Amino acid sequence: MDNITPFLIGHHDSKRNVAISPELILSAHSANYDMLTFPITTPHFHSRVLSVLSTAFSDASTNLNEFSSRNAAPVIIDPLSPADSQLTPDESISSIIGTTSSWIDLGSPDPIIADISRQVLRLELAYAAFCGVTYVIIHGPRQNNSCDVAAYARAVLNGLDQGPYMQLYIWTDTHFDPANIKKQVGDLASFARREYMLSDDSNDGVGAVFQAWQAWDTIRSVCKYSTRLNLALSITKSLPPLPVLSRWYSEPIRLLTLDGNTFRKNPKGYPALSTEHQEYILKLMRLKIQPWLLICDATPIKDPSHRPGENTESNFPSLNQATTMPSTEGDPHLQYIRHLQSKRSGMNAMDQFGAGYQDYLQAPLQPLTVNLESVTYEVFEKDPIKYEWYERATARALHDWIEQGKPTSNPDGRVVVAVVGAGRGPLVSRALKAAEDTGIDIDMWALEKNPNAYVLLQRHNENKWDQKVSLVKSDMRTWLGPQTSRKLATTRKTYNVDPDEAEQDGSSQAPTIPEDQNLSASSTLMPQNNRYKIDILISELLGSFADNELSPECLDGVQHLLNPIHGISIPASYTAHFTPVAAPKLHADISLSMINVNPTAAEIPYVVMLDQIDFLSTSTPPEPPTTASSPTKTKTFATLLSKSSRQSSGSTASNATSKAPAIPSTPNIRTAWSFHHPNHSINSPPIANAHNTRYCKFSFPVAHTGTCHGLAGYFETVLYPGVELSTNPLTMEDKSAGMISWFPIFFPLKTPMFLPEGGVVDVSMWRQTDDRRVWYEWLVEMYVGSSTRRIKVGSSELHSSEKEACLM
Ligand SMILES: C[S@@+](CC[C@H](N)C(=O)[O-])C[C@H]1O[C@@H](n2cnc3c(N)ncnc32)[C@H](O)[C@@H]1O
Repeated sequence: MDNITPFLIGHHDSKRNVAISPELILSAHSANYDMLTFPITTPHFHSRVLSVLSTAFSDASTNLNEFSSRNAAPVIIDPLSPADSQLTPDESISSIIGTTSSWIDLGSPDPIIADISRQVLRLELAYAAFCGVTYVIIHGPRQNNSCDVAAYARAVLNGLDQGPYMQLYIWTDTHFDPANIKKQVGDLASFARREYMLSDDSNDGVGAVFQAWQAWDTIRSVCKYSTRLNLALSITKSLPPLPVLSRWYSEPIRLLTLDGNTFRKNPKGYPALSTEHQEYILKLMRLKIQPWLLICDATPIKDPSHRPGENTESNFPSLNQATTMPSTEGDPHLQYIRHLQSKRSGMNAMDQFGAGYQDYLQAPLQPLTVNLESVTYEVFEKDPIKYEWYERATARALHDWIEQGKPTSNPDGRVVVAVVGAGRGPLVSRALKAAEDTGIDIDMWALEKNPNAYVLLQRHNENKWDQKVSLVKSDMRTWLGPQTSRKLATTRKTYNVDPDEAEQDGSSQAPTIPEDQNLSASSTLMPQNNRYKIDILISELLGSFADNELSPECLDGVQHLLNPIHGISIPASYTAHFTPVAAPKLHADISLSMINVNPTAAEIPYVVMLDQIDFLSTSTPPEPPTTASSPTKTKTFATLLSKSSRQSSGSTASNATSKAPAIPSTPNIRTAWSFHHPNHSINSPPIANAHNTRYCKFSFPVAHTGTCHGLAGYFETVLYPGVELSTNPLTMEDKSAGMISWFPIFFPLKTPMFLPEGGVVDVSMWRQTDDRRVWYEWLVEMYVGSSTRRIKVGSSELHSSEKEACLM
């Protein structure tokens, strides 16, 4: 197994009522916990607040009507006294996560309750910050329709100001489930006056599974995606449907909490988790920022102030308690989680290659205008698939060339192969290998414009390639083509056919080429000024969105050197693909930090190894027949689900269960446009570039409510018929599983767009050029209603990367 970070596990006891001390911390550590939670205030403070509230409600002099305007604050909670908190700024502080009071209700519809709750939160956060507590948990908004989530969010925004270094965790369940509601004594929510409550406070089934996420979405939007506001996600006993789990995956989960009752008992009576729980937790524990785990209200930590023999509840449990207590030393819940840690599987090639790069935004390479460093080439060259597939494509092209009896451009009968943009030469080595394996003589050329890489090409030619390669240092668009100093034969020795063999066959020409084509081929291909054409032109100029590194423009500029009748380009074609995604982390990175360095940061496409994203438009494939035994698409999708590309399912709240639905749905990824080479409809080299503009518009149905932060882009390429590469999550496994060279591309939205359930997102996309530069433009619009009557409910502005256009 590879080296993966150990889990950091904390202990939470919602009724912790022992003094905080270095001994308590030691006791937690010796129980093998890394940290523990501690309430910021005491029951004394709780009683004090309750009595202020009761006085306010009973005191006729309090003008409660003032509250109906929701502006006044006549009920004041006095600052904390020593009896109100056990915290003190000492060495214990760094080992605890502070918890604010669970009995406040920041989103209460009753203005007095909401106001008192805000004051409590402010006092608690301010004191915790003063003591040096870095991490604080705030209980999430109540999951009922009366809850004023906007007011809750506003209070949290205020809370962020209480401690500039403090990280706040909003503690929320994955979904609303009445079974998870815990009644508590002295809960301020229970004192809310009836006139402020909605008559129907209940949740309906379907929308409710996204209600907790929707509340979180409001909170972080109000708090402007603050990086100090994160999630403590409670993994409940019943798991929500896959779309909900997939949505949470995209969010900044820093704490995963597991209640004692989330665990089942295994046959030996020890706590264990269902397979679905294990899988989801292990998936979250592989996030780039590994969340901490909190085991809540399971096994208490030994109270260091109790001496053995003393008559305490833990020393003398009731009979009932005794039956549920572990028979061995140690906390069995913790032992189970430590055991789960050892079940983590190793990383696959892509995980290893991308480790640390998840969701890290990078400017796309511009190899045309910028000369790449050797390490960049070195990274490409680690790909276990790309070069293998190029070799396969070249071998097939060579084989077909000979089999179809095509005339070669070099009159000596060798097939002329040129790698344009050869870099440090890996495709040259592969082409030579393909020729050797197929037993076909080739005339090998390699061109590169990067003068530094060219040094290595010369060295390889000497040491590795036996001087078999003709090297050219040039931009491919200004190259005049292969040339020889030898006098070229005027009679063509074609088709790579050994003349002796041909004579024995009774033919000197392969029969498959029609006569007229042969004639024209012979005249067009006759060398001029000792220059001749290329038969197979190999290039790798593709970017994450296929054409974004200007492969079309470069190949158009060299196409005139290609054998005009039979010339083959590897790649033969490529397509760009995209889909709308939720990517809160990427939005936060762009809008909070990158924009400060580059004002156009929200209008640039980025290369990024997408990980914490959620596909917003998905559909469920029809259920496969149960008898099918061959690997079906569904199987591929299911495989994808377990990898970094996540899918969702169409199930509803009614089947919220610990069993994940069997058929995951797949993202709707649409093909934006394509390019083909050679392109016989253009003059080469072309004088203008208008033929390389593109436009497309697609509608994406949205099954579940969500927030769109941008578009995820991918590409597919046909190197040679039957040999394809793909980064498209729908086809990558089938076409080029294990390929690591390209991360996807991300087109951001300046302002996130809320997508209502059942709506349709229209995305328009352009590839633009002014004959000197190339850039992209994109626009996202949101519609609801039926196909006959669409109502527009939102639109992004037109985004354009023109200011950061790629120079041709
Ligand atoms: C993505 S790298 C691929 C390098 C190498 N073929 C490989 O697969 O590892 C593209 C290479 O093409 C070169 N290149 C890009 N545009 C070019 C042009 N117009 N003329 C010549 N070389 C070009 C770059 O310098 C770079 O070395």
